[in-house]
This record gives sequence, structure tokens and C-alpha cells, in this order.
Amino acid sequence: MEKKDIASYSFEELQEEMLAIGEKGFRSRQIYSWIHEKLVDDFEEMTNLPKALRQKLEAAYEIRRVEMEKRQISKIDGTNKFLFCLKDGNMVESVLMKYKHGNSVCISSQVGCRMGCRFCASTLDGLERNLTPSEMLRQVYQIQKITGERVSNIVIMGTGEPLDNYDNFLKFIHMVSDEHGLNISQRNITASTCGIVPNIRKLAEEKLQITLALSLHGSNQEKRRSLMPVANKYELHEVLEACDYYFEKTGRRITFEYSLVHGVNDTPEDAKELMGILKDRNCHLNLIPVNPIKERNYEKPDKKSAENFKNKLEKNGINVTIRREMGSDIDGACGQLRRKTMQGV
Ligand SMILES: C[S@@+](CC[C@H](N)C(=O)[O-])C[C@H]1O[C@@H](n2cnc3c(N)ncnc32)[C@H](O)[C@@H]1O
Ligand code: SF4
Repeated sequence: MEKKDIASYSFEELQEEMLAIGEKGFRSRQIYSWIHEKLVDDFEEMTNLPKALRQKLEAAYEIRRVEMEKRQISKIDGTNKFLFCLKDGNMVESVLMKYKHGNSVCISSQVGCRMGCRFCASTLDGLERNLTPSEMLRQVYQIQKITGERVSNIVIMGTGEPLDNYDNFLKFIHMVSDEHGLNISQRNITASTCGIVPNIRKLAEEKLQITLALSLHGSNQEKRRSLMPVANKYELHEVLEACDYYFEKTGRRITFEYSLVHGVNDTPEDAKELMGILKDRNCHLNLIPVNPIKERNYEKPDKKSAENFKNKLEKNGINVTIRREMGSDIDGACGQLRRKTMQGV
């Protein structure tokens, strides 16, 4: 029989589970703390549990391993990129970025992605499977353990579409912000989505305090559709209405992400249309010069034209930044390190 993934149990679920197997309530608090505060991955290390209980846990449960396969450290800004190997041999990428305000970790939510965005390396081989809550959590735990750095911010912007793995993603948010675990403030968590409308609305109902980042990338429905197949299913106006709903329900300002692709979506006309979309919205715009992948011939605009694009929007009152490139000397676009390793390049 397959062992149960105990690190995916929420605090309440673990309490119920321990009572169901005849253990006292306080044991669940101890076990949860070992896994989610002290970050151990072996029952043997849980030294305040009786040996018999450790053996009982070992027989029926597992703390799923997420093992470091590769680590690259940027000489420019100290960014760390990790490739982690999962129990079934699949690999995922995570990144640690060091800022003045604290350490931010970018995690993956799926192995691969089925959304097919044209410029993205994560989707080139489609979706392999969803990550469990424990596999998402352990990316953060491992980075904290390996580097000895305390993680204060989390972005779910690695491989995968979090709202395509909705239940596990939601559980991850609850667990990583749980006071019995790492207790990371939801205000320090950002989840990025390509725009799965029903799940944006569902998430709004949860009234979490996380920031929602919406991958926009097109200044109108046609342009967006040409870059993101998901726009065939959900039109731009529906996506924007869902974002407005999220803001209305949570009071959290939306971040719009816009990958600048030279000659495709960075024209003065695009800036004008983008202004029309954003001017009456309480939001932030993040411009990301596209990170070229060899499978597509998209190019990033030069620095000057990216600045021009930004200035046009700024002059018209849009709150906009160009995202600082982190770790430019280590394997660039998200999903590339994983692909290269899987292909043995
Ligand atoms: C990899 S996605 C993961 C989160 C979610 N699936 C989404 O699309 O928002 C995170 C962000 O990276 C952007 N992105 C993907 N490939 C990129 C590339 N080659 N260059 C720049 N940004 C890219 C996406 O558009 C998205 O805004
Ligand atoms: S940008 Fe996001 S949704 Fe699109 S393919 Fe990449 S990971 Fe998937």
C-alpha cells in the first residue's frame, strides 16, 4: 500500500488523522511542528515522540523527498536557481532572489504546463502532473535549509499554472501562512495566473490577502490570443472583470504582467491600448522584457525602447515598473534548466 503524504495534511487534518489512529491530540501539534517549522524530513529526527510512534508513522506515512539535483548561483546578484528532483524522478525549478526587503522564493506549481503560451519554456512538453501541497511547500523548506536564509516572500511564478492545480495551490497558501508552520504573511505571497476566469472568481471568494498577478501580454483580445491560447477560452474583457472582482472582494491591488516582445506587443499603439485597459484600475503594471527561448524566435526590445514604452504609460498615470532581471548569468527563462537537464544537454 502506498504511504500517505503526511506533509500535505493541514494542521486540522493532521489532528483528525492522529486521533483516528489512536494518538493524543498534542502529538499532532508536535509532528506538524517537526515537519513545517523545524523542516525535518525523517520521522527518526522527531526526538520528542516515543519510538513506537515514530515506527508507526514510518510504516504508514512518508515525508515526500524533494532533493536538490542542481544549484546555480549568480555572480551578479546572488540569485540561486535550484533544480529539485521529486519522488517519481520528475524535476522542478525554484529560485531564491535576495532583495533589500528580504528573501523571495519563486516556486513551481506543476510539472510542466498545458497552457501553451508561445514564449514560455515551461509548456514545451505539455503538462506532466500537478504538484502536491507538500511538494510546493518543500521547495521553500529546502531552500531555507540549504541556504540558511530565512524566506520572507513567496511568488508562485515558476513552472505551471497554479489555478490549474487549484485545490493543492489553495492548500499550499493556507499551510505556508499557517501560524503552526512557516507563518509567512499572505501579504507577502503573490500568485501569477494566465487568466482562468472561474478560478480567479473562486479565489476571490476565499478572501485571502495574497496578491494576484495577471499575465496580460496583449493589449487587446486578438494580440493576447496570438500569444496565449487560454485567451480562446476566456476573453480579455472576462479576465479583466474577474480581476476587478478579485480587487472588490479582497481589497488587494492586481499586478498585471506584460512580457515585452519586440515588434509583437511593444508598439506605440500597444502602449495606447494598454493605457485604455489600465487607466481606471487600481493596479500595478510589471513590464518584463521577454527572455528568449531557442524554440521560438521572439526577441526582447532594447533597453531604450522598453524605457520609452514605460515612460508613455507612466506619463499617463499608470503605476509601472520594468522588472529587474535577476540572475541573468544563470540559466535564463523559467523552465529552461529543467528542460536542459531532462534532455541531458
Ligand atoms: C512561468 S509563469 C507561471 C505562472 C502562471 N502560469 C502565469 O502564466 O502567470 C510566470 C510569468 O512568467 C512569464 N514568462 C513565461 N515565459 C517567459 C519568458 N520567456 N520571458 C519572460 N516572461 C516569461 C509568464 O508570462 C508569467 O507572467
Ligand atoms: S506562462 Fe504560465 S500559463 Fe503560460 S505556459 Fe508558461 S507557465 Fe503555463
